[in-house]
Amino acid sequence: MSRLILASGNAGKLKEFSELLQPLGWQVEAQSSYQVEEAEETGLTFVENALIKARNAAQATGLPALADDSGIEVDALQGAPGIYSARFAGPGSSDAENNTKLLNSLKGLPEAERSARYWCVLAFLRFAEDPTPIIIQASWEGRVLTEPRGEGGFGYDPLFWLPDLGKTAAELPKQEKNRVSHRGRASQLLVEALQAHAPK
Ligand SMILES: O=P(O)(O)OP(=O)(O)OP(=O)(O)OC[C@H]1O[C@@H](n2cnc3c(O)ncnc32)[C@H](O)[C@@H]1O
Ligand SMILES: [Mg+2]
Repeated sequence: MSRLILASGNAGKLKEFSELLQPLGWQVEAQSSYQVEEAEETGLTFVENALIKARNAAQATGLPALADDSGIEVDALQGAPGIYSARFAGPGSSDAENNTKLLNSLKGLPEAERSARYWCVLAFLRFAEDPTPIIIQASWEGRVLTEPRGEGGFGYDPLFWLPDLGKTAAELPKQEKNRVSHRGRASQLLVEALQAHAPK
């Protein structure tokens, strides 16, 4: 069975990927199982950071690696926190601290001006020096709510309102989030790309 290293230390992502990558029929393992040290995310784009993380894991393990660099882009904040979503409230900040900072940054802003989207960029490398990585980018439109709702998901999900569904991402059953989310869509496209590239 093909092995794939998931170059992420985010428990929420790892849980989602364990379902999303099932169609591959590969053995998917977190980089922590191989004592891979987390890479520094020094890029200025999601793509660069995803490549840095995937390359770091492929280098350390000698195995194919997949990284996800993702975040929330808020129009009223000119796209912030964007690639800095995980460290919005400072290095090592918790989801709760980041959510509080986001709410404070948008205090008093009317609903019409609270548009936002999640981005997910996936980078798949067959080996560390792979010159033709598979790169996928997908987004998910929503609004930033004025107070948290729901217990599911992770990160900004309790504030991420889906007008068409009448729920936050944290109120969606996990299968439904996986079907429609930025990560869900990106993973579907990745599976298709890997199946198309598979040796016949
Ligand atoms: O880099 P890795 O180790 O994968 O873990 P991370 O949490 O640092 O991940 P990122 O650098 O990609 O930062 C993404 C942040 O964007 C947020 N985010 C991404 N996808 C999300 C989702 O589906 N739901 C809620 N928040 C999400 C969340 O706060 C993440 O910490
Ligand atoms: Mg990170």
